[in-house]
Amino acid sequence: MQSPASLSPPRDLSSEASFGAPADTFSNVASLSSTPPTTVADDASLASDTPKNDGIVPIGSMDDVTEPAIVEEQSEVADSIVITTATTETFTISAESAESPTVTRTQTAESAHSTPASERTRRPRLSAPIYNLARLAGTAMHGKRRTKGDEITDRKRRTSFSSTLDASAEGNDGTETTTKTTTTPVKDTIHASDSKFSMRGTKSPKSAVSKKREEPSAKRIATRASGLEAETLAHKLSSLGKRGRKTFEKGVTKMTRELRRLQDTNEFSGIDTRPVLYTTWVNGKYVDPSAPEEPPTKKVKVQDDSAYDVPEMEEESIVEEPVPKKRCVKKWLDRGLYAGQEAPTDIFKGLTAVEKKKLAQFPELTQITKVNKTLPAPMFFGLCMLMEGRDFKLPFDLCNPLPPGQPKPDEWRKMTKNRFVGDAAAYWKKTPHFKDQSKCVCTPEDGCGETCQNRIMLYECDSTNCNVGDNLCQNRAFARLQERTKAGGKYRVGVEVIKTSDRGYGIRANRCFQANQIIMEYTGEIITEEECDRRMNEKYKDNQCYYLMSFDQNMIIDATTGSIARFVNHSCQPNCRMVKWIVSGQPRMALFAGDRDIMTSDELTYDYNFDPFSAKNVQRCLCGSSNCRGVLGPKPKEVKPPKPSKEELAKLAKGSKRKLKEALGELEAAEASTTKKRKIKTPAGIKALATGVKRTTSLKAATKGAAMVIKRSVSTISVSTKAALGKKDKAPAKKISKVTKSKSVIKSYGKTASPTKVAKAKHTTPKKMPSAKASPSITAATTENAKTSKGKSPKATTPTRAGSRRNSAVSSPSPRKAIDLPRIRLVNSPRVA
Ligand SMILES: C[S@@+](CC[C@H](N)C(=O)[O-])C[C@H]1O[C@@H](n2cnc3c(N)ncnc32)[C@H](O)[C@@H]1O
Repeated sequence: MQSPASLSPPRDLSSEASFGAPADTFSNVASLSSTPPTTVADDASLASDTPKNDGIVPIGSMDDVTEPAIVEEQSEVADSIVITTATTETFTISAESAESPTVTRTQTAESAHSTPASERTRRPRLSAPIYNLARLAGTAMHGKRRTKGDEITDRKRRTSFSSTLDASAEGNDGTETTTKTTTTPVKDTIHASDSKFSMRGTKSPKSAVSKKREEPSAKRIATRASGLEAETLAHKLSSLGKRGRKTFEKGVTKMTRELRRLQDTNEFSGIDTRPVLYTTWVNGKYVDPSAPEEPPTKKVKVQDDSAYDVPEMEEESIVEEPVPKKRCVKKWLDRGLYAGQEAPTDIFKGLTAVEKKKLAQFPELTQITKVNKTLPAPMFFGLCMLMEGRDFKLPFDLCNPLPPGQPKPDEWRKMTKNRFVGDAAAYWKKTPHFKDQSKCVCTPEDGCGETCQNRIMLYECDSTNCNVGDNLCQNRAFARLQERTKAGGKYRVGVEVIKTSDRGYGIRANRCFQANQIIMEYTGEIITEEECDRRMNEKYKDNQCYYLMSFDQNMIIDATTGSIARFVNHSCQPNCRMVKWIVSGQPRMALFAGDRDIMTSDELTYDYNFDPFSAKNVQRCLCGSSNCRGVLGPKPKEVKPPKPSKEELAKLAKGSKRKLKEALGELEAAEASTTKKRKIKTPAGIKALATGVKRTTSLKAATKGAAMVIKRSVSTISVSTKAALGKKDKAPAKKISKVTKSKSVIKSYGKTASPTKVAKAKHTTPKKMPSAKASPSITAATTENAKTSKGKSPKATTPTRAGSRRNSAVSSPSPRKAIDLPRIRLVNSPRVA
């Protein structure tokens, strides 16, 4: 009897059967199957008459097997035939085993040892795998074993409990077996256990065998020869359930040797030896290989590789060396390509009839007669483009700034807006013409052109005094300048500092400017005369150059901290003019282009009108123009303009008091020009000097008591020669001279402690009505010892702020040299008060 303890739990048994079997278990099984032998040993094995199941250990009693366990094991059977086999083996208990009640495969082997040695070593029985593997391998039809007397029925029978047990009972000669034959088929057992598993569809081995028996024995044909598609192992596996597959795979691991044999076959490996059909798809379309070839298109010809074979080879052979990148230097043109070209007298010349007809429709184009100096646009070829109405691009850059690295002036603090310092603001507000406002009466057609009263009186139009509006008004130069330079950039600014060879620093244009166009504003600190005096004596006493310009209302612009305009040099044939305007009630000074257009790279100059009230203060001019006066002196006398008629005066009186006053001032200046006698008086002090303007003529006499005359003065004061400051013994210290001159008031600053002279001059130049084109007259008091042009004294070098001095080879009767004395330049324009 088998002790219950000998029965391991079904699962354990099952597990043990599955994993504890020797590795050759399946080999043996396979040999029992119809797998063709591949070795001699197998042949011998196959030749043995002893059926494989002879070696099966006698089955033990199944009485003790609890029904649930059986059912469970049968459930496994339903899932996997391999499990069935294991279960069968599990419950195969030999007689010896009964005596030594241990139910393991090991003991089964021991039992085998107890059998006669002649007996073949019993191997564990496996039923279902044999069958399945044979079929799965596609070799079930080979049937070699059958030809050698192997009984298929036996093998098939082993797939059930009954058959297995029966076979064990029958075949077990040497062992006593307590066998309880389980006659109930697996299928029935499962049904009895009310298991969810269904054996429906599973072929009963018995029925299969009987079916085979019923079938007429057909001639066996090799699988390959028959042309039937061998079922692959994978195919078989795929037909199993999930659990079955798992279990089967476990079993497969035990069947390594047999599987190795099977792996030799293509069927097992899943290699499909059928020819593979390849299809060709081009651009998403199926290409029928049987279809006739289409004639080659041009594209195909282009893609012919042969044409590019050589270049490709060459490319490969070329070793690319890193080429050092050349720095792209931007090339600037100095002048416009078409600048300066004269417009043709006959603009229709050379045009076709059609073009002439078309051009006639554009009268504005036919009136091109001016020389194109400013805009370098193509004039004549551009005509066609203009007629066509096409836009065109200029073929070069208009801006030509200097390369970086230019010498820059030091000790210059830039300031782009005027700033009232000290009492200057309050002083300015007290002046009568601060409240004086002009109002233009222009029409939109006029656009505040030449006839605009504001323009004539040097008032800039704005929203408060313009009758036209911002869009059409052309008298807003300062506003336009601000718009232009606000964004910055060299072109918008348009000017830059240069270092001249003989005149210190200067200013050049790096772009073109149209005639009368505003270029830049002269800005600085607006100071009173007292402040100017204090600075000269204290702050600038060691300076080589002063940048002081008489401005308005006896005030002075100190451009020591100021705009770049302070570097503009003098020329006797200037291309610019410095003009003072009233903008929003404030006086402002700006440099405007002259009557000629200014080209890129031109140096900007204006006439200082530097009037050396004393021949001793003359400084040599180095402007180099053809009409150079030789010295930084005043302009030559101008022709006296006719007196304004009463009607004109009345008309001006309607405009504003200021206009009238200025007109009268002009008149008085014209009258005063007749008196050319220069008087030099000693001023009371430097304040009197800075004031610089003394009413010398009765305005009543000139204008029948209408108004006083104010000489609007614009003065630049440049005091140089630091050395002069140290030679007090030679130079009269702080000499102030007042010279009465026919042209303007001249002030002279010396370095002596007490001023001695104040040069005073009357305006001799009959002042025309102020206009944007009017440049201020310039008078100057220069160094006392400056040599006149007639003198034979050697060149005197005046040191500049930058350390270089210009030759001052101006002959002078004075023994003093220009280097010893400061220079004072006053740029004066008539001023009405
Ligand atoms: C207001 S500064 C102009 C800037 C000055 N060149 C500088 O380097 O600062 C005026 C001085 O420039 C020099 N200068 C200007 N124009 C000149 C000219 N045409 N000939 C000789 N010297 C001139 C004179 O020394 C003059 O006193």
